[in-house]
Amino acid sequence: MPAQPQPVAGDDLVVHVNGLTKRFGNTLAVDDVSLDVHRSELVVLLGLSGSGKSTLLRCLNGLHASTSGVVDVVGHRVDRASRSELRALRREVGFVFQHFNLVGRISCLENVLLGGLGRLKCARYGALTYPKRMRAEALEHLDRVGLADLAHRRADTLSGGQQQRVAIARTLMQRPTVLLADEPVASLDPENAGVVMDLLFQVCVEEKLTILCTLHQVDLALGWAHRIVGLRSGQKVLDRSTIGLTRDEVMEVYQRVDPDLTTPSTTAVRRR
Ligand SMILES: Nc1ncnc2c1ncn2[C@@H]1O[C@H](COP(=O)(O)OP(=O)(O)OP(=O)(O)O)[C@@H](O)[C@H]1O
Repeated sequence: MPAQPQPVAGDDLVVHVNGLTKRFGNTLAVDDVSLDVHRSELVVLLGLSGSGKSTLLRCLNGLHASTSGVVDVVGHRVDRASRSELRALRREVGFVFQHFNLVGRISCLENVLLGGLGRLKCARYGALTYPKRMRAEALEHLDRVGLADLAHRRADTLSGGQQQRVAIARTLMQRPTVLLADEPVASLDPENAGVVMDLLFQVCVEEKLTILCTLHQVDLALGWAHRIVGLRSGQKVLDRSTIGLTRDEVMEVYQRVDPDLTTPSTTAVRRR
């Protein structure tokens, strides 16, 4: 049996990273980064392409093995976890991808049910083969993301924004403690990007989920994140609450104050 997760220092500390370094051959992707993230906190990682955002996220759920440093997520020491410990960790850590990763030929409901597979002993084929209580739970999650009426539609007939909302419902079905989102709005138009960020913010606050999300849109980060972490060449160069943080201060992560550098959002509205 995998070891039971132990609380990390402080009850609501969910992610603790200390001196994390990740190299790919000669490339230093993440350079001595330390970061603590608490329960119900939405942290956005910003930085130029290649600054190490995705690599940092992937080190948090063991998709990339770290080169050195401590990575503690929900009490699991990811940096030295065995395969069975990584499996246990991944049940608690949901991942939302840029391209949604839904199974296109099956219904939205069945896609959401896939998020609960970790709780079952064997694979299921078809929504009706899942226990009734799980189908009810999956429908609740679809309702939560505003798509209950599309539960029985094939996933590949939905728009990009709708598919990302189904992907979020699937992750909620997993009942995670931490949600990692790698550019979840990069394939969406500004309006849908705002809808998805709003949803992530809601589940963060209402479900007390800890969310780390990479973005390229400074305005969305300022609008929805509790905190912004900026990376440059793998190093952490900014770590600030968004309260009182200005756009120009964030743009320093990119080493220039140039509004054309990032994709502007017409719908970003500061929520707090
Ligand atoms: N699997 C890999 N093998 C080799 N090098 C890699 C690998 N993954 C990432 N890198 C390198 O690590 C560095 C950081 O990449 P990463 O994808 O983390 O950046 P990023 O900030 O997420 O970029 P983007 O915003 O374009 O997604 C880059 O130089 C990249 O080429």
